[in-house]
Amino acid sequence: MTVLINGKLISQQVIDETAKEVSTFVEDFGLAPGLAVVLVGEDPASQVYVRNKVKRAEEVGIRSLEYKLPATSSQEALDDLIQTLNADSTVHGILVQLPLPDHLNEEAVLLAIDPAKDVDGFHPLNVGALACGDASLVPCTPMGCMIMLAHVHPDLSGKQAVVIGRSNIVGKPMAALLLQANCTVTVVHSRTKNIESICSQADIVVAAIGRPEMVKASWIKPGATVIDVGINAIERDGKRKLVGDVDFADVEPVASAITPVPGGVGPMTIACLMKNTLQAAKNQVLKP
Ligand SMILES: Nc1nc2c(c(=O)[nH]1)N[C@@H](CN(C=O)c1ccc(C(=O)N[C@@H](CCC(=O)O)C(=O)O)cc1)CN2
Ligand SMILES: [Mg+2]
Repeated sequence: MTVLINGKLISQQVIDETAKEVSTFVEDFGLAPGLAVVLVGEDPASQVYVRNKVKRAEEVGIRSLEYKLPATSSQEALDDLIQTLNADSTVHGILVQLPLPDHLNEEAVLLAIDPAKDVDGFHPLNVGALACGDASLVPCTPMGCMIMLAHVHPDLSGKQAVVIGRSNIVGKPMAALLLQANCTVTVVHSRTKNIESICSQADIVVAAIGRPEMVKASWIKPGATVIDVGINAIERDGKRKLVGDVDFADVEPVASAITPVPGGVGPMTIACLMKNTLQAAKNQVLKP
């Protein structure tokens, strides 16, 4: 029987634990952690994610502030907002929803956020800390994947892990976290030769390529654990449907454990953002 790693359930556990810790934080320090969520433009998916982030923040007792900027905003306007939020001691976490409109420089925006408030863990200082095995703020999606993995593998030491995809948001930090957990890690990507044969040797496969249903059963060693980070909207039988980067129907019978899409990694991302906001608030209150 294949274990279905339920992201809805596990994310709710993370939310409940975080809510308890937030209430202790409020008792101890007399203020709630504050999270600023910045959305530029009107991308429909980003609007949904931002709404869910604000909703989850309210649920755990984090004070959230939503900033909506027009799609035509200048780099300077966004930078000004970030500087204001950096200087506001009641704001402990800042996140800028990605992707940004094409005319804005994403790298410069992420660099402008105070690393102590960088609850996405995307600032080069936090990326470097993660590479050194010393991170306090870890990118939310890979953190969520690690929590899900812990449910089926309390000890990952010595496992062969393959990460498919090398993005800064998922692939690279995921590889760093697996390495920190003593896995033997291989990162494969669009230029890798023999992806299928490399993946088929792995105990753990994390798919973060952004290509619908690319990973097939023939890529998976029988009994492997499969984490699907992809969220792709496709049309099938005249209906819009969300699918992952893994062909679930094909792979599920071969794997020992697998995450579904939707209801897998996605909800974990937002739950981990709440964990990071609390962590950032603790860091700032204890080491102002
Ligand atoms: N600043 C950031 N931007 C982006 C991040 C991020 O972590 N920080 N990640 C993604 C978007 N994202 C959160 O921002 C996100 C994506 C998907 C989900 C989710 O719960 N998905 C559901 C399905 C949703 C649907 O029905 O459309 C699921 O998988 O079950 C949460 C968060 C890019 N940008
Ligand atoms: Mg890639």
